Formats: sequence, structure tokens, C-alpha cells
Amino acid sequence: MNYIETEIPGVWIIEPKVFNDARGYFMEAFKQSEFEQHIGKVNFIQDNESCSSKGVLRGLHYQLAPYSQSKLVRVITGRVLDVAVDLRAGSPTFGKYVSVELSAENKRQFFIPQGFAHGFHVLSDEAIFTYKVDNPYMPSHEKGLRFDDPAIGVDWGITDINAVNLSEKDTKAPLFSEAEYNFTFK
Ligand SMILES: Cc1cn([C@H]2C[C@H](O)[C@@H](COP(=O)(O)OP(=O)(O)O[C@H]3O[C@H](C)C(=O)[C@H](O)[C@H]3O)O2)c(=O)[nH]c1=O
Repeated sequence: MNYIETEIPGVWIIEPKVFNDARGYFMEAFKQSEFEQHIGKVNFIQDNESCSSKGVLRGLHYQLAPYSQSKLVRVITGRVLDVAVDLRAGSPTFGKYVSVELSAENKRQFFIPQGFAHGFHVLSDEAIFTYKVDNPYMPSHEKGLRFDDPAIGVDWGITDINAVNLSEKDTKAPLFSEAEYNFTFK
């Protein structure tokens, strides 16, 4: 596996080693010992999966501390643009985002530490998105940010804004300047 730290320290792209043969392919999708060696100890406790059609945009979401979630995300069908926004007070990259295209073809993974908002925009007809988290789902601590807040300025790869499909919750998300977050940069 290749571990590539992004322009936001602590946010990583992981490229697994893929063994192709006449039957198809094999890869080790996650190896704790290697992950800890390159990124550090994260106690993943839950695996999530979602399926979305073209134009769906899920985000930007996060859970407040003490239920903030680190996420190790990947796509097993289709293609998405995945985005992480730094919400850690005191971080040199506070309010900045990093994005990466994840697809069944590139098999890339994206590690997002606690203290970040996360979201993705589906670029293919369908995308199955699967990820590990290190804290349980806690609706009482669930928060969101508007995906199109110019203060963050995420380029989601949207070609037709009318084709973007948001949940009702996401259409009502607050702006960055109005949102509640309680993360500090360590
Ligand atoms: C996240 C989650 C949701 N749910 C239930 C709650 C709802 O009844 C249903 C759909 O939830 P929601 O609309 O919040 O799903 P997404 O919009 O995909 O939310 C996720 O989207 C972005 C990309 C994230 O990074 C987060 O993991 C998460 O916020 O699943 C659960 O039961 N457990 C869970 O861990």
C-alpha cells in the first residue's frame, strides 16, 4: 500500500496493492499494523455503507466531540469526489478543504481524522460508498455545514447545480460562520 499525506497534515490518501490475474483481482483493503505504522492508532468500531445515484451529494457532515469520528472511506462501485474540511480551532488549515476522486477503478482510500466535516458528490450513475469510523453514530451530536458555502469554496465537480440531489437535512445546513463545532487542533 502507498500512504500519501495530503496538503492537510493528518489527512491521507491510501493506494492499496492490487493483485490482478485472469480471475479478476485481490487486495488487502485494510491492514491495522500497516495503518498504525504510517498514520497512527485508530480504533475503528463501525463499518458503514451507502448507495447513491448520480448527482447525490451527502455532506458536509460531522459529529461534535466527544463523538467526533475519524473515517477511512472508499468506493467499491462507481466514482465520487470526496471532501474533508478542517474544523479544528487553532489548526493552520482551519476552514481549508482537501478533495480526492475515489472510485472502484482507482481503489483509492481517504483517511479523515476527527475534527473534520466530510462529504462526497457522486460522479457516476451509481456509487457504493463504504467506510470505517472510530466512534458510534450519535444523532444528538450530528452536525452539518452547507456544501456550497463560499467561505469554504469546495469545488465538487458539479456541472449542473439542478442535478445535485441533497437530503432535506443537507438543504437546511448552516453556513460555516453559523455552525457549531468544538474541535481543537492538537
Ligand atoms: C450515518 C448514520 C446514519 N444512520 C441512519 C440515520 C438515517 O435514518 C439514515 C440515513 O442517514 P443520513 O441521511 O445521515 O446518511 P448520510 O447522509 O449518508 O450521512 C453520512 O454522510 C456523510 C458522508 C458522513 O460522512 C457521515 O458518515 C454521515 O453523516 O441512516 C445510522 O443508523 N447510522 C449511521 O452511522
